[in-house]
Amino acid sequence: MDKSTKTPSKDPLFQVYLRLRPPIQPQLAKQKSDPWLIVEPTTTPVEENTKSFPSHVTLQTPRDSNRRWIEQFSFTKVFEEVASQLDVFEETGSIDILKSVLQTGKDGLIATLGVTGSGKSHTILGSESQRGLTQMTLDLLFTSIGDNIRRADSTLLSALKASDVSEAKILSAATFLDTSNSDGDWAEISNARLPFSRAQTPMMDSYAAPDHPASRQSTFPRQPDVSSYSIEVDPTNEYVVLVSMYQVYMNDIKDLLSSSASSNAPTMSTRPRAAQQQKKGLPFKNTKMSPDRKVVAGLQKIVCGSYDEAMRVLRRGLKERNTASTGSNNVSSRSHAFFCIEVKKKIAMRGHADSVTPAWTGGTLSIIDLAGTERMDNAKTTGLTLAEAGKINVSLMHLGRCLEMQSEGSKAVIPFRRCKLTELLFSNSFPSSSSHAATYRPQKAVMIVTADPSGDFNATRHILKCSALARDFKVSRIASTTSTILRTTSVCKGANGGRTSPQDMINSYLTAQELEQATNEATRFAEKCVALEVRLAEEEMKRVEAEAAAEAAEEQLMDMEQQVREECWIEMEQHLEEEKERWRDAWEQEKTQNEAFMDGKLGILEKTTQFHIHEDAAEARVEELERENESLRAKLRALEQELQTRSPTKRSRGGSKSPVKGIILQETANINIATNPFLASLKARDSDLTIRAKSSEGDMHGTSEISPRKQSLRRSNVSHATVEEQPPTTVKKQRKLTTRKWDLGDPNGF
Ligand SMILES: Nc1ncnc2c1ncn2[C@@H]1O[C@H](COP(=O)(O)OP(=O)(O)OP(=O)(O)O)[C@@H](O)[C@H]1O
Repeated sequence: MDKSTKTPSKDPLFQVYLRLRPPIQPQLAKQKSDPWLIVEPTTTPVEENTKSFPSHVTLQTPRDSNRRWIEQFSFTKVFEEVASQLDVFEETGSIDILKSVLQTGKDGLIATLGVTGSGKSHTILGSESQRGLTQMTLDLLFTSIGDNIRRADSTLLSALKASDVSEAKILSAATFLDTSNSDGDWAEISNARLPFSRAQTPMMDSYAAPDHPASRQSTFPRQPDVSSYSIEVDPTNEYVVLVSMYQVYMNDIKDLLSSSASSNAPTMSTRPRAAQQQKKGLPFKNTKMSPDRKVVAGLQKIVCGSYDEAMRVLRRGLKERNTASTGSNNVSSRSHAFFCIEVKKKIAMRGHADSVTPAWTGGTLSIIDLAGTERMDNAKTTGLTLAEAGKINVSLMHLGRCLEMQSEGSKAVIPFRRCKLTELLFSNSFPSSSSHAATYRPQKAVMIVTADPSGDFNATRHILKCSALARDFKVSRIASTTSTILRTTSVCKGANGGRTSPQDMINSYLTAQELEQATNEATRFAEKCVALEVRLAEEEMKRVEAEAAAEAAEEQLMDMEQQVREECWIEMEQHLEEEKERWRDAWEQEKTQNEAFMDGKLGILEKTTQFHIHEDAAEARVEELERENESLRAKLRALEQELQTRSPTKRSRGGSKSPVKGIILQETANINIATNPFLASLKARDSDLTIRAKSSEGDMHGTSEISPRKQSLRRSNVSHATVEEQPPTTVKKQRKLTTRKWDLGDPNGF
């Protein structure tokens, strides 16, 4: 019974290697008589003095009684427990990848994937005595470049900055290490339990030695030795090595070097992890100078001139990485860490006006230590660590799905845009469709899957199932129980001396028949059971996948919702703007109409007012009245003169008694006619007098020239005239005024 067979893809995006972890306590492992992960011996003949590595492993259910379910997984190569760090370095094609980076500028990627505690960090970063892939790669790189390495100076830094496609901040290693050491608390740093200083596998054996610039003596492990390897470089060219590091933590990209460089920041051990979570992630995108390839923009890159400098930078960055103690691993990685080694060489670039400018270009080798999958119940985590584990598991599930699909064939669309991790790992694996990308070559990628054969069966099976290049699934036939029983019975009989009665034989025959039936039944049930178990496992996997798909769909839905909301918002704003515009136009129109209407009204009013002004001609009237006054004054003067000539002794008394004279004196005291109401009334009275005079004249000459207004005035002034002619009270008042006038007045005028 064969099921779920997966054939290997001809050209997978990732070459997948399996590395098995040796048991931490071998004596305990020996007691385990029931291995469930078996490495199939290699069938291809190997040449003498060459190492052979198998490519298949078989996984069978761990319980003896049910050992019927067998799965076979194929990988590019399988490294058994005894494989060394150097074996992994040599046989995973790491040297070839570095060669492509160095010679052709093609990007490379080496990553580890596995259950927590299965040896990912050990493979990438090594142990106290053994170097990992990162150290061996850096050593080989610097050895190969040799004297062609260009040391950092200000000219180089500005040239590198100008030609960097990822908008990076570039520093020399000396500046970076000096700055990050400037907090001066060496004792604290060196004595701190560093994030990479795992209980059993610290990366280097001399953490206590401070990496102060003054102490330049190398204290890093030198084994395994890679000096026998070398990559050919262009001897006429100069090379620059830039190291950058970042982690994907809670689905965000965080620079591991910028915080330590910006330095007086507390070390990882003292900084609250929740606070770090707040830091904004860096973008992974195409930039202006990199239209064909996505890059993490804004990283801090350090120019390293030697292996030791690069190691110091690496150590600084590792301090910033998020780790935590879980139920599965004392110092478990809580983030996916990316170590990027960029090699640049100088090339002549034809710029504007045919000027040739030197620029630095090259490729990047990314070495990635992924966080491990873990079962929540095994991990015994809570709070933030539990949330981290959730994010890790989701991102690894997406990665598993992508790897699974790459082995399903070229037609499958790999859903790598579902999370940051898969985007980072897969984005640059495909040929670019951009028109600028004529020279762009997709990266070379290697995935090293680590597994602990004495660890968790289900978790390991899941990882193998996702990552294997091919899978074969079958249920094996079980041995006949009847034959076993009969064999046992005959053995017992042999022990009784070999004598058998006919009844015994019949009984034996019946028993055998019954037993055979029972056994057949049992076998049938057992097979059914196995089939059900297999189905259950398949369903379980489907459930996990469905959950992942549901989660991805939910995220997609949220994105879509967000997009729809934004579109609606933009549309609404447009409508609002249009409506505002419409209202503004209507308002303007109405305003113009109103103004025109008001102008018209004002025009009419103005015309009317002008008519009245013209009709009444107030000023002209005043002038006319003044003239009349003048003539009256003249008459008065004449009368006074006449009085003076008539009786000089009575002049003073008689003069003051004259009501006319009193009025004239009063008028003289209040010279300002316009502002003085009394004078105004006097004028009115004068005018009345004038009117009367005129009327008397009019009586003589007719009244046809007097306007209706003047006529009304005349009517109203009849009473005034009566008052003026009413002595004696009015006369008394006038007398007072007359006296004052005489004190102040001009004898020649009024
Ligand atoms: N090949 C190996 N040889 C010797 N020891 C190993 C090997 N692989 C792993 N180990 C040991 O197993 C322990 C766990 O390994 P490691 O920390 O590398 O696991 P991990 O997969 O990175 O875990 P996590 O995902 O939690 O970070 C280490 O202490 C290490 O010493």
